[in-house]
Amino acid sequence: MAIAGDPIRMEAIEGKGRALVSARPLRAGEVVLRESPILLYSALPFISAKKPRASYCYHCFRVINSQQVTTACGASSSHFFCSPNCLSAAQASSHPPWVCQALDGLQGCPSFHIQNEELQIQVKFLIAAYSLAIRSPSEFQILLSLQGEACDCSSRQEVEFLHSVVVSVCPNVAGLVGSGLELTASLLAKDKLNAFGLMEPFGGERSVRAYGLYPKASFFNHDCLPNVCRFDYVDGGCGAGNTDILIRVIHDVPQGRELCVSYFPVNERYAVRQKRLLEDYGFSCECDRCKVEAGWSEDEDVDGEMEEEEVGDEEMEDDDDLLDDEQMYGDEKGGSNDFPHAYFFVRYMCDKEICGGTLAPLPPSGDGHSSNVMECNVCGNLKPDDQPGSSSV
Ligand SMILES: C[S@@+](CC[C@H](N)C(=O)[O-])C[C@H]1O[C@@H](n2cnc3c(N)ncnc32)[C@H](O)[C@@H]1O
Repeated sequence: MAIAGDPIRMEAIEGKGRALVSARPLRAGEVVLRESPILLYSALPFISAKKPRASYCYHCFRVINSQQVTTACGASSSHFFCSPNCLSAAQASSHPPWVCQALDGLQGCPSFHIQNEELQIQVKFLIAAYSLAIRSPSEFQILLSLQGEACDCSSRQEVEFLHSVVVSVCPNVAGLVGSGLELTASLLAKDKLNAFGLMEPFGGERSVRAYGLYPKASFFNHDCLPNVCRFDYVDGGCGAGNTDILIRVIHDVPQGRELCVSYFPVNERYAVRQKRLLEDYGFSCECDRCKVEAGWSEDEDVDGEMEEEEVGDEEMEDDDDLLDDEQMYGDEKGGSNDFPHAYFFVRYMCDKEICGGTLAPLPPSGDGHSSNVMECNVCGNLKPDDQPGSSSV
């Protein structure tokens, strides 16, 4: 039987801020949220040292194949669209003439390209955010209501640089009420804490095609053993909705339980997870898994120091940062003490090499029957569930 009623509600949880909680028992595979972004921007830098990936439509972010006829927004513009519909939708929303000119201006500005790729992408975010402020003040207010304050930005120097770049290529931003360094810093913090990466189809490496800000999905807190995970299907279907994010339940969840995603691949080591959560999200994780793994000596270097490697969704992980088989699945002596961690890895982690994705069952059928097919949220691999019917942790 299909289950009626809103599956999630928001609550405040001490030490975590706003959180999303199951409003009723949830079934494995259920989609608890499907949401369109209020803001979307390309994850491709203007100039990159890496081999260029595929070309994308500047509006819907679908791949443009080499035989496809494309439409540009101007004779000399470097922004291509997969159809006249996408071009006109973009010009009426995220890509008005001043945004096009600003991006083209940056494309041809050599002094800007010497800065790192991350800064180039942050400029794209800021232009998209200020464009939202001009086009839709109400949605801009929603963006401002998300977690993240100016003080959450790690480098004041970078904020000053990014602000000066944006103001120089977007003269109308300087005239916006309330705009200034503080607003730019606050926007960057909101992006850092809340943006979801829309993933490239998996081709041996995890990489992000575009970033999106999704207001409700932004309320999911982190847990190192998540009970929900995100899916996106950017190249799927036709028409609008391909940049929606879907949040699916990994295993059955009782009513009143906090619903958490993992902010990065679940097979990161304890020390790397803690470092990343503190540096990028400003908190120390005290989830059940971290409490267990805090006692593991393998997570420290020989000299007891935390590992240095910074990891990102778009980068391959260093092998040393990832858990090895024994750590994930347990050894003969102590593995069972770490339940349900080992169980989670066996059942819900994609076994494709390097993928690091999480598996969730396909949505239950219309008559409420759970699916016995698991889907990976990174590589899209489908595999039969080895233990259909036993879907709780
Ligand atoms: C995407 S937001 C999640 C929603 C946020 N709690 C809010 O009130 O809007 C990310 C922020 O939530 C908080 N957060 C997420 N997971 C947490 C956790 N497990 N423990 C403590 N704080 C957490 C951190 O402040 C983090 O920077």
